[in-house]
Amino acid sequence: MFDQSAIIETLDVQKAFDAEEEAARRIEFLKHYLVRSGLKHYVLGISGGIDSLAAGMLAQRAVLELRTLEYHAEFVALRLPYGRQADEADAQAALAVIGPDQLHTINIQPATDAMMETVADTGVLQNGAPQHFIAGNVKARQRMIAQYAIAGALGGLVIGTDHAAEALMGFYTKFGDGAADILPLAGLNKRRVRAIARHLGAPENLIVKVPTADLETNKPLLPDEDVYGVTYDEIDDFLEGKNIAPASKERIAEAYRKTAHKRALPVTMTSIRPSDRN
Ligand SMILES: Nc1ncnc2c1ncn2[C@@H]1O[C@H](COP(=O)(O)OP(=O)(O)OC[C@H]2O[C@@H]([n+]3cccc(C(=O)O)c3)[C@H](O)[C@@H]2O)[C@@H](O)[C@H]1O
Ligand SMILES: Nc1ncnc2c1ncn2[C@@H]1O[C@H](COP(=O)(O)OP(=O)(O)OP(=O)(O)O)[C@@H](O)[C@H]1O
Ligand SMILES: [Mg+2]
Repeated sequence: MFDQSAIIETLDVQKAFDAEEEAARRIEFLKHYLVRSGLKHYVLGISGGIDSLAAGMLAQRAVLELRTLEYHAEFVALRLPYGRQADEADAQAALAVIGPDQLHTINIQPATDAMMETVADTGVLQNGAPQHFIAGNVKARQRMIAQYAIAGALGGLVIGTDHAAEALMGFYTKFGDGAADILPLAGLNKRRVRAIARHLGAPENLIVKVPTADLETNKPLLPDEDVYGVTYDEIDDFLEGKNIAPASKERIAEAYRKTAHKRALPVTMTSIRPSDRN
């Protein structure tokens, strides 16, 4: 059954929202968990989009505050382009605002292309397989590999940028950008992510920028909303418990149902409900 209130509760979207309070609460969370882990680095890819800008700003604030408490933590920003990306200038502007302690660039193109060529050798990409879409998920997973390699080398935690709007739609690559150690934006819809970034002083052009996964080489900067068939405003309204157009609600219901497996641990004989066992 598709129950709006139950989904809002599951995705932990709060009724009340105050950007200043939420930013502070999430910075505290990042500080607390890093100290508790005993590690000293947060690692995150900065794309040029608003989610990684907001998460990066929260993380950099968190480590700066920890350093005033004599806990020598650092935020490590990663640029992870596939070759040269169309909105590189936005990524550079985001980095300028965040001011990360460390910045490293890893071009994911050679690893992605090598993997796709080897997969193509099996023959499975013939007969109309959506090659650019499949390669897009490989890109997201190469970014995950790069972030975990850096986190492993430095002794750090990987930050993920998943939030309630993306979680609702299951709009991320399973074990790609969906893989992370900590999610400081969890429970926020998109407009609340933007509000937190605005509160922290992000530039307005990046705050209102059209969200894009930018994964398919043949469709650079493809807006997420074109894929969803619903707008972020509708998704955000839904997550705030408001009524939206029935057709939009239907699309959301379908996406939520189809992507249930992404919000759960891998299925086992005991985790699956008896009614789903066929
Ligand atoms: N019922 C089920 N139970 C358990 N597992 C199931 C399953 N159905 C599929 N699966 C598994 O899941 C796989 C499909 O999931 P997945 O590999 O994620 O692939 P998929 O969901 O098909 O594609 C990912 C989508 O997320 C978007 N995305 C990705 C990355 C970043 C962003 C962004 O906003 O930045 C957006 C991307 O544009 C695309 O539309 C299948 O190949 C299969 O292995
Ligand atoms: N080119 C890239 N370089 C570095 N990290 C990237 C890149 N593309 C994606 N990522 C990582 O994957 C995450 C998921 O991408 P996603 O598009 O959902 O977020 P975003 O780009 O930060 O914001 P928006 O959704 O508004 O485009 C990003 O937040 C970022 O951490
Ligand atoms: Mg993006």
